[in-house]
Amino acid sequence: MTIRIQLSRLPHGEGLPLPAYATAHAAGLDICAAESLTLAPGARHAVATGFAIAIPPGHEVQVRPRSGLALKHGITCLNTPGTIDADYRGEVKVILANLGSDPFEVTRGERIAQLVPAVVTQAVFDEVDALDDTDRGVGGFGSTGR
Ligand SMILES: O=c1ccn([C@H]2C[C@H](O)[C@@H](COP(=O)(O)OP(=O)(O)OP(=O)(O)O)O2)c(=O)[nH]1
Ligand SMILES: [Mg+2]
Repeated sequence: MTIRIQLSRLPHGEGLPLPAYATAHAAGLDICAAESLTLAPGARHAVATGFAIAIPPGHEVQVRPRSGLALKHGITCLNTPGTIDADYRGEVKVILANLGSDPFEVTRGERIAQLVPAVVTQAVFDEVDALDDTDRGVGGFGSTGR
């Protein structure tokens, strides 16, 4: 399934690659940093991407980490999966966090995360006096064993 998403480049995004799939059937479009910075161990930063998007209603875009950065450097998206709402028109930012033990250099133009578009189901909550019974009941958080 393919959807079309309008993208508006911001002045500081000039010259950067657009979000792009690295391979034919990739799930995520890689996105690049629009700024350079050093992330100290334990630090976080909302990294600019240099673009804003208009997602079709009924969809969202998830911002996910890249596994290579996570495995090799301890770099992740702190709020993963980040949520870009369909009605958001601000700059897409990537909240990178350095969970590694060394400072990490983010270089403008480097691929720092990936965007995964998804269909959204909205819900309306109906308050009731009691919920129906199930085998699980209130058990959770490991109640079925390890
Ligand atoms: O990784 C992210 C997560 C969010 N956003 C932008 C788009 C999203 O639509 C908006 C709000 O995100 P979210 O709902 O996760 O944050 P919030 O703390 O609830 O802020 P708000 O009160 O603005 O909804 O921030 C990003 O650019 N990158
Ligand atoms: Mg919100």
